[in-house]
Amino acid sequence: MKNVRVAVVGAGVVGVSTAVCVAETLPSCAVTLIAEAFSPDTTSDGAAGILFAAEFPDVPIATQRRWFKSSFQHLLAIAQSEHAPEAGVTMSSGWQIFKEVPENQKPFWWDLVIGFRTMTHEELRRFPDHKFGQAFTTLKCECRSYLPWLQRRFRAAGGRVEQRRLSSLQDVGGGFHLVVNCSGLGSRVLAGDVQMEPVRGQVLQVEAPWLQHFIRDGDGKTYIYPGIRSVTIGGTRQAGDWRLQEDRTDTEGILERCRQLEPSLARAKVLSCWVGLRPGRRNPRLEREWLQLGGRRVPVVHNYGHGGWGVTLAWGTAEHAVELVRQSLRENLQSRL
Ligand SMILES: Cc1cc2nc3c(=O)[nH]c(=O)nc-3n(C[C@H](O)[C@H](O)[C@H](O)COP(=O)(O)OP(=O)(O)OC[C@H]3O[C@@H](n4cnc5c(N)ncnc54)[C@H](O)[C@@H]3O)c2cc1C
Ligand SMILES: O=C([O-])CC(=O)C(=O)O
Repeated sequence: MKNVRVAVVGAGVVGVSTAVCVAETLPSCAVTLIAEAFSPDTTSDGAAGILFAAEFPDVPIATQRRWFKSSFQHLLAIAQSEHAPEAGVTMSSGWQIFKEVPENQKPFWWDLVIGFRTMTHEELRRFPDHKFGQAFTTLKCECRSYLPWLQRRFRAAGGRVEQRRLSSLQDVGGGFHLVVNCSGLGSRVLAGDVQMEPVRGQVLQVEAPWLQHFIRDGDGKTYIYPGIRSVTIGGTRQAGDWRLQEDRTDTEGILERCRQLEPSLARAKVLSCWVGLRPGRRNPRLEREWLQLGGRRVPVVHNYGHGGWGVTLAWGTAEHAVELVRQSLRENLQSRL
C-alpha cells in the first residue's frame, strides 16, 4: 500500500530522474512532483546533454565514479533500445583536445565511457593549436525529448504532477511525510543556500548535418556537439552572471572559436541561441536534514548543485537520493505511520 506521501520539488533532469527512481523502487511511496517549470522550460532542456564531467573537489572519487557509472549504464541501455529515438539518447564519439598537455591525462571516468584512448599525432594534425587529445565514445541525452519521456514513465509508475511556484519548502503543504529537494539554482532561496550561484552558459544551435563527431576544447569554453536535429556549439561559463538574454559578443565569440576548431562551420546556418544558468556549487549537495511541516518534523533529502554536469550525474545522484529516502523511511517514519 502507498502510505508514505513524498513530494519531489523540481522538474529538471535531477528532479524527474529522482521522482522516477523513488516511484519505481519504493512501492510504499506515493510521489508528487512539484515545480514551477517543466520541460521544455527548465535549464536541463537547453543543456547539450553530453555525458562528461569535471571532478568536484570534496566528493570522494569513488562516489563520483558511482554517480557517473550508474548514469552512463542507465542511458546506454536506453540508447541501445527501441526507446532511443523517443527518449532522445544517442551514442556520441569524438575528441577532447588540449592546447597544453594536461597534468592529469585521464579523467576519473576514463574507463566508464567506451574506448577511451590518447589521440595519435596523425589525428591531432587537424587541430594545429592543440598538443594533446583524448578520443572516446560517450552518450548524448537531449532533455527536450528525454524529460517528457521520463515524465511519462513517472506517471506510469503512479506519480502525480503539480505545477506551482514555492516560496519555501514548507509551501509543499502539510500532507507530505518526506520532501526531496531537487530545485537546482532555486535552492538558493528554497534551502537558503548562499553557496548556490549561477554559472551562465550561452549556446547556439546550428544546421551542419555533415558533422558527426564532437569536439571539445579542454578549457570547457569551446565545444561542438552534433545532435539529433542540429549541432550545439558553445559556450560560456560566466560565474555570478544572472542574465538570461543573448549576449551578441558571446555569440560572435562562440562562432569564431568554433570555426577555428571546425572551419566547415562557416557554412552552417545559425538556427537559434539559448542561455541557461547552471546550478553552480562547490560540490553537489546530497544530504538529509529536517523540516518543520504542518506541526511535524519531516525529513528533507537534498539533491541539487550539479553545476555543468547535471545531465551526466542525474541518474546516479537520483539513486543516491533514493538511498537517503530509504534510510529515512527505516529510521524515522515506520514508527509514526
Ligand atoms: C549551456 C549549458 C550547457 C550544458 N550542457 C551540459 C551537458 O552537456 N552535460 C551535462 O551533464 N550538463 C550540462 N549542463 C548542465 C545542466 O544543464 C544542469 O546541471 C542541469 O540542468 C541541472 O538540473 P536540475 O534538475 O538540477 O536543475 P533545473 O533543470 O534548473 O531544474 C530546476 C527545477 O526546479 C524548479 N524550481 C526551482 N525553484 C523553484 C521554486 N521556488 N518553486 C517551484 N519550483 C522551483 C524549476 O522550476 C525546475 O523545474 C549545461 C548547462 C548549460 C547552461
Ligand atoms: O562543458 C561541456 O562540455 C558541456 C557542459 O556540460 C556545459 O556547458 O555545462
